[in-house]
Amino acid sequence: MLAVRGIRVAYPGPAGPRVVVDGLSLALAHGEIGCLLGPSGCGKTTVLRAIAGFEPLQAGSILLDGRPLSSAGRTVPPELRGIGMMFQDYALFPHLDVAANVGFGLSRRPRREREARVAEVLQLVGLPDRADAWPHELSGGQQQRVALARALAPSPSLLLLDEPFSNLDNDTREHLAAELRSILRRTGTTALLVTHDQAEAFAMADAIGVMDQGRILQWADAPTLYAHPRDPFVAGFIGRGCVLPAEALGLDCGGRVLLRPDRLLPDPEGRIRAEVVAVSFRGPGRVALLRLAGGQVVEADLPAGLEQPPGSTLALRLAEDGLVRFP
Ligand SMILES: Nc1ncnc2c1ncn2[C@@H]1O[C@H](COP(=O)(O)OP(=O)(O)OP(=O)(O)O)[C@@H](O)[C@H]1O
Repeated sequence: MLAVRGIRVAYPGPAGPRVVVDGLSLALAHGEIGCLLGPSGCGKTTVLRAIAGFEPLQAGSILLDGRPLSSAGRTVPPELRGIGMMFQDYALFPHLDVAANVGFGLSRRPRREREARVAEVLQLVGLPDRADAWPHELSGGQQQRVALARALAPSPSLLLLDEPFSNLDNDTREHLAAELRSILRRTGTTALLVTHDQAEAFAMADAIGVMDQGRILQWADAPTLYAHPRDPFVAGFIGRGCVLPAEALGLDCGGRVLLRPDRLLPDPEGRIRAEVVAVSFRGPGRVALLRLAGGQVVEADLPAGLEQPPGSTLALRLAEDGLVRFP
């Protein structure tokens, strides 16, 4: 449905154009929810802006339902793309009430039809009784829902969401992410989300592209990214854990391995020795910060009942099944 093929986007800079997205490809099927996840500045927003039609392409192409939208030298204007957007600064119009905000993109429809659609999407986002409220009377989370209703009202064939929950506290955020997923599912909306927050990506997306420096390093579902990261950057970015030289864990296979905190098991017979640096409670369990013989500091989950004060030495063994190795 959405096909992004080998796109390159550059911004003008003092020393000439600076390429910030290069050779990036992705595809979304109808009703699929995709996510671009990556550190600040890796180019996520630029990809969304290119899909929305705000940034021209230097190379590659963007197609929606087979219709070419962008290629080098050709950019269909944003308003003719049929794409909905909900960006970080989702600002509602302060001088319009909720109904008028939500109906903003429907001005060409007959009044009756517009009112019915506004009522329908407000119902969908859980605010059926707030049509007459003013934006300043709503909480941050409610304003976010109104912004979502506004983006969904024209039934866009694709919805782009850029850090849609960045202004909200953690609880509201997680709650809304799960709710947004269910709304998108119910309406069969295809969506592409951008975030640097892994929990948000996991809660929302069918497929996640982990980005670094303008490229997608891996495009897969969350369990695959966690269990089979293809690249040390993806391994370090997804889930807890770190990438270490294999020899630091007493392995003679060479290269590096991904160590998750649940892979190091306290065992009196174990051959790995580590100094306990600190132990912290991470409800429901506890996590120990350990210094290995080679000086690397790693995390390990501690089983209930094991008392291991800082400064003590712990014997451990490595659970090698499913261990991810890198050259
Ligand atoms: N209009 C612009 N002009 C010049 N450089 C820009 C412009 N917009 C973004 N950049 C640069 O392009 C790179 C990618 O920016 P982009 O906003 O796409 O990254 P991001 O991954 O979305 O980051 P964040 O999570 O911080 O929003 C950054 O180095 C940024 O400074």
